[in-house]
Amino acid sequence: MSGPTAAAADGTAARSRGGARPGREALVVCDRLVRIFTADGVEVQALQGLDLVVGPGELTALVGASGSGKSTLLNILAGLDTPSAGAAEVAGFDLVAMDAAARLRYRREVVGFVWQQAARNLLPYLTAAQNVCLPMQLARDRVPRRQRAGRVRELLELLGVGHCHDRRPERMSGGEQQRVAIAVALANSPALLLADEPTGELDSRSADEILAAMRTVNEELGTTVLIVTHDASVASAVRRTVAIRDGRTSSEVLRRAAVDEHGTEVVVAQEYVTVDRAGRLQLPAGFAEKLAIRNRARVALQPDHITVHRDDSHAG
Ligand SMILES: Nc1ncnc2c1ncn2[C@@H]1O[C@H](COP(=O)(O)OP(=O)(O)OP(=O)(O)O)[C@@H](O)[C@H]1O
Repeated sequence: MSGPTAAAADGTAARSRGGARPGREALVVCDRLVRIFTADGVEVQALQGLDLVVGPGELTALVGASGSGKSTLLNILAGLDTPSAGAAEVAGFDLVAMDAAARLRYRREVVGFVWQQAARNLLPYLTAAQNVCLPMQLARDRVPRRQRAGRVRELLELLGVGHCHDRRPERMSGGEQQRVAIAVALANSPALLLADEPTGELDSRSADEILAAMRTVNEELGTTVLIVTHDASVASAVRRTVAIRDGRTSSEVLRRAAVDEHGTEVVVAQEYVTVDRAGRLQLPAGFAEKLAIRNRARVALQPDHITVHRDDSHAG
């Protein structure tokens, strides 16, 4: 396939993979994604059958230990790398099968990327405005020429860096550089914004500003945002946090606002585990450790839930 299919455009491809919730088609569908690297004759399975579905308009954090496969996943979703096996689809683009022309279009128009190193996101000899305009020039017909200057201004204002319009990166703080980088990533109105540790090099105040900027983008432009982070404050401030363990999605936390018995607004967090097509699930590491569950667990089906107990078959 060289671009979005008709089936994917009306959501049937995503639906047939069992991903999207009714009335809300998936934007990102990863199905049993595998990525194997070979270095010096040694194979590393960075992704080992990863499943992930993200709906349009979601703001999601991806967390996990170092080496768990987060950057590998992001590089595949960015169209910079291809999986060894499995399926990955974003906005109807088949990331496994797309040809070079579709890949270029995908990277220019469908996905935006913000890296951890501020310096990697911006060209040092261009001003903020020129940096933001560059992707529009490269995509040619995406934003008409006469609308570009206005769009540059709007994006810089939206991200709170309108004052950096004529400045080169060397005259901006790290936080300002990252907010300009988000504007660059948004230049061609991508459906999906990916950020790999965007707050990794920043102090906590600048990190909060970046998170606020991501939220603004998500709420005001409706862009779907996926952030890889080690920063617990970022992970706990978004509605959905997905944990990756050993190259698979293992568990996730969903947060929603609720009103408690005193009428106070509170955030309720609920933990979920991923269940793959074969019915496999990983217990959250903390749960299994706390109850010393290893190798085998005793399960029982209840009318509306399943219980999981430590294996006590040796006792007595
Ligand atoms: N190009 C590569 N060649 C060989 N091995 C690789 C390559 N890229 C990643 N890996 C390996 O794949 C595994 C997953 O790496 P990845 O960078 O995706 O992890 P991560 O979760 O992003 O880690 P971190 O949080 O440290 O950035 C690691 O074992 C890593 O060493």
